[in-house]
Amino acid sequence: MPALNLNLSKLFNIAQKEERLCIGLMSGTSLDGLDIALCRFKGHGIGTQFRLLNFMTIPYPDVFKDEVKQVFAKRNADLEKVCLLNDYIGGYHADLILQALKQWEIAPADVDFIASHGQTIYHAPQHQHKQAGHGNATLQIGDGDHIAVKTGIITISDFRQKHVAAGGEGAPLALYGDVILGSKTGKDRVLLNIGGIANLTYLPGDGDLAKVMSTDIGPGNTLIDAACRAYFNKPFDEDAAIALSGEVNDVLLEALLQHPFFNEQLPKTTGPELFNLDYVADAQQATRTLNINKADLIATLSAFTGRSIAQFIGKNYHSNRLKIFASGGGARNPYIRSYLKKALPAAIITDTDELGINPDAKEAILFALLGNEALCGEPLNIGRNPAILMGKFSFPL
Ligand SMILES: Nc1ncnc2c1ncn2[C@@H]1O[C@H](COP(=O)(O)OP(=O)(O)OP(=O)(O)O)[C@@H](O)[C@H]1O
Ligand SMILES: CC(=O)N[C@H]1[C@@H]2OC[C@@H](O2)[C@@H](O)[C@@H]1O[C@H](C)C(=O)O
Repeated sequence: MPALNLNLSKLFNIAQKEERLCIGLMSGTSLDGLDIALCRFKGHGIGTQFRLLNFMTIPYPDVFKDEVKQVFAKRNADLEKVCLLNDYIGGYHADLILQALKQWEIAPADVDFIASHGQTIYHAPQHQHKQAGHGNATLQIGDGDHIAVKTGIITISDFRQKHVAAGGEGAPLALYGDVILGSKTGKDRVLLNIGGIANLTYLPGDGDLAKVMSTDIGPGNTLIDAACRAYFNKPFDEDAAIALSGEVNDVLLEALLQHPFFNEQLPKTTGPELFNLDYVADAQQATRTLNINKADLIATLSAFTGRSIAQFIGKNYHSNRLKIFASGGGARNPYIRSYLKKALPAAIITDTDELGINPDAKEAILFALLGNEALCGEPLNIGRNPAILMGKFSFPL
């Protein structure tokens, strides 16, 4: 009998199963916590049947956030810290998964696989770093082997590298899931995620996968959060209380909208490496608005998010009664929400709830789905994106 790594036969059996129980993990650019989605999948590709069985976000303690922030989106980071955090985050995420499973009364042995995004610590598309001889690059840490060994569950991780290797920017990956979970023949749809960064997927009503477009748009909550931390000692502007108490400074708003990123070719990606408080300070300096009051600054940054999203959708998708399905924490920000409603009066704006996708869980579900595809899917040709299956396999033993 030929020798066989038992992990491979286990993997083969999972891929052959009628249904798979799995966990999708997302730790986003907002660094608010770990999103854990327990999902069941039947089949793969366009015919995938999916159920979200349970979901929780476990907030990160400040001490963890402070550690990650030492290296997050920093050009001059301490390499030793990066090395330590790669292992630490893997082990820490494993602990949080075990905690969630205990609460849900699910035995780890019953989970077929974990699909982990990890923590992006640097995102460097070529159009942003502009270094000759270097292409697109992105780095997520929180190693999958640590998750697999600690939980005893096969783990699929590091999804973005394949996208870069195959010619993409490593993001957005949402479209691969949006096409499977969100397409509906006869209706043009936009799936808009407002996380730290805002991105969207356009799904044409004629179901033509060649016309699907997915791209980052610009800042979501990242600048609002950073300014709330810096000036109000708050992690975010809950229910837009601060923005609603301030007034938009139009001169500053126009200056913020001038970055060449907004005119880059689609699809494109970005992150807090570009949209950060230095970017805001430069725009304030140039417009002599450094002294505006801080509530006006938060209102202006909230309007910046609303305006850049509305401009993008208005320019690219004219279809009357376009339906926009929002998700991500920014979808709960009433200032951004009403800004979009006013700026896009012909569009219908609702939440991904209507598609049966919990808006807070959407990205964690996406990675679970990408894991399911990695196990038993086939590469799909979607828009200008590489037709690939993504993710690396880690085994407990
Ligand atoms: N009630 C609320 N009012 C205003 N803002 C909110 C509210 N709830 C959440 N948010 C915003 O949503 C953010 C978290 O969003 P989310 O979890 O979607 O981000 P993420 O997944 O880290 O981002 P990304 O998708 O860019 O990686 C918070 O930091 C906050 O700015
Ligand atoms: C490099 C990276 O982590 N990018 C994230 C980030 O958060 C939102 C936006 O920027 C998006 O491009 C991406 O995440 C989602 C899940 C995606 O790939 O679709």
